Amino acid sequence: MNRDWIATAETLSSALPYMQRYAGATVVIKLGGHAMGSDAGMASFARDVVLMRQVGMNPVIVHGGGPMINAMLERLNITSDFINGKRVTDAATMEVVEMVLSGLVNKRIVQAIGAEGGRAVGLSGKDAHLITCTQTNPDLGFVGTPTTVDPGILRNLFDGNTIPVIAPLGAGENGESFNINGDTAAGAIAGALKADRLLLLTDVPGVKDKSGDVLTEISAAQIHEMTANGTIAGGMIPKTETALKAIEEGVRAVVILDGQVPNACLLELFTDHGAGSLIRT
Ligand SMILES: Nc1ncnc2c1ncn2[C@@H]1O[C@H](COP(=O)(O)OP(=O)(O)O)[C@@H](O)[C@H]1O
Ligand SMILES: CC(=O)N[C@@H](CCC(=O)OP(=O)(O)O)C(=O)O
Repeated sequence: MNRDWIATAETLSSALPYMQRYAGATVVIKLGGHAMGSDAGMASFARDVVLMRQVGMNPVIVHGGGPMINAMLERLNITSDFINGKRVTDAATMEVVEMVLSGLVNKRIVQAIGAEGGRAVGLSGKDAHLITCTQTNPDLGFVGTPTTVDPGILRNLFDGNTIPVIAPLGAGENGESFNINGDTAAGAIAGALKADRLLLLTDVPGVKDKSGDVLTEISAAQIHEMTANGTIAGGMIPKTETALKAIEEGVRAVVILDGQVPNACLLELFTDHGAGSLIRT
């Protein structure tokens, strides 16, 4: 018997307990702009998500796209600043953010899932009252903090065997559009769904300590301490803030992991090797 065939059969068989554990589970996956590299990487991500759906899970994708927004702003000669990992968003910037996130980035993911044989629908937090926001802080302009999340549309999509792909935008009470940090939007959606898992896919293997070692599990107290002393900085701040809030809202566990690793989601869910940094109650 060919050794490769035996290894393949063993691999499939070893996934059975995990498939049973996660049958019917809701898993919210935040795909960060930095984790959305090559077309091959995107295809591998899409394949994992289609497999999750195929084995009876309810995957929900919430994406970022910061680097793609930066590239478009540069082409348009619009400068952009960040405060604690959040983009200062004036009216002109907001137009570009919406165009890039709901247009280019969202449809690239929808198409990749379609190409792997899955059914995906792209939407933003502005659709079907999914995310309502208030302004986070006047210094940030049109940056929103989710106040209400209505996940009804997501449940309809699950029932229709469809994978939601969500751009992190929200509607204001007065019809304004808000730019939401992708991690914040993913956390709010995971909280409203009481998701079994929230996976935050980024470009580093997890949360690193002062000496650069990845912490496989990290407590709320450690997060507070590492943020206060600057070890957690920049784009990692919204991720760890999101993780803590999501846990408070009833998400069972949050993992911050490297989305550039092939099959990152499958490795995390279907093996013992669980990757990245785990945050749980
Ligand atoms: N303690 C830390 N551990 C790991 N990464 C950190 C830490 N503090 C800051 N970072 C930075 O956070 C970045 C991830 O955030 P971000 O660039 O916003 O990613 P994404 O686009 O995937 O959401 C990492 O590339 C790293 O530069
Ligand atoms: C308010 C805010 O900062 N919004 C983000 C939305 C995109 C995002 O979060 O992208 P990543 O996940 O790739 O970083 C932005 O404008 O860049």
